[in-house]
Amino acid sequence: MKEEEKVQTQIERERSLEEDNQSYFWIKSEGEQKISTENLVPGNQVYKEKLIIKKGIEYRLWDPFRSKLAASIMNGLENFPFKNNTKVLYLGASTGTTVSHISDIVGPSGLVFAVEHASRVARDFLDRVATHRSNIMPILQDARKPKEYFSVFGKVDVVYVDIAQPDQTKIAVDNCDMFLKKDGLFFLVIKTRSIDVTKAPKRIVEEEIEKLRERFEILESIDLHPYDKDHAMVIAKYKN
Ligand SMILES: C[S@@+](CC[C@H](N)C(=O)[O-])C[C@H]1O[C@@H](n2cnc3c(N)ncnc32)[C@H](O)[C@@H]1O
Repeated sequence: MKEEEKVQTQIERERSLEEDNQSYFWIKSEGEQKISTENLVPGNQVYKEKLIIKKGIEYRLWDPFRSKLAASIMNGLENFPFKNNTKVLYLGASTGTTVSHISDIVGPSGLVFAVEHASRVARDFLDRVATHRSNIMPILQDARKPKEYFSVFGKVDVVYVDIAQPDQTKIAVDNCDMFLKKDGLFFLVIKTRSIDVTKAPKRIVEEEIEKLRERFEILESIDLHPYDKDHAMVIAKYKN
């Protein structure tokens, strides 16, 4: 393809992405509709996910059994604020499965500040994910100490929290207070067994939601079954 044609194709693709506000893609694979993101680093796999090339573009299948954000989409998530250019603060990056797909979506002009405190996990995340993707800013820190994330600048559009700690709702709110812009969206993964094994999971989710009501407008609460047992995703809008 000539250089001029390549540029034209790129412009047309960007325009159609903008019009559709499309940030993840449905792809038929093995007879089923699955979700995928366009690979920001073609040829690079993060967790042995399947790569599919369609019309010269490479997509990475996004496994809902490995990512709770993908599980939320499969279970009907309505609010999806991640798109080209979005700035995200992500707590609990782990080895980067979900972060890598968000990195695909926000693209080269977006940014993911990814916080992880376990150094062994963080090393793996750096080697396999962050070093290949310039839109990820890894932060090896405890999410309880947001004042010590020296590389985060300005406010972010989305705060995503998946740290599976009993006090994670408080940690999450403290992070939102420091970094989330007004009307920004907040994604909270609730692992009910990490909070209290003796209570019914539904009740725990309700209690965690109650803690948010004063400062957030609750938009959705999604049960992640069958992809994750006893997990819910709560999506809320920051009112402050
Ligand atoms: C359930 S895993 C996250 C999975 C990841 N979000 C994904 O979808 O690929 C939880 C992660 O949170 C990290 N974590 C737990 N407490 C933390 C804290 N206080 N600060 C930063 N990270 C923490 C753990 O080390 C672990 O890697």
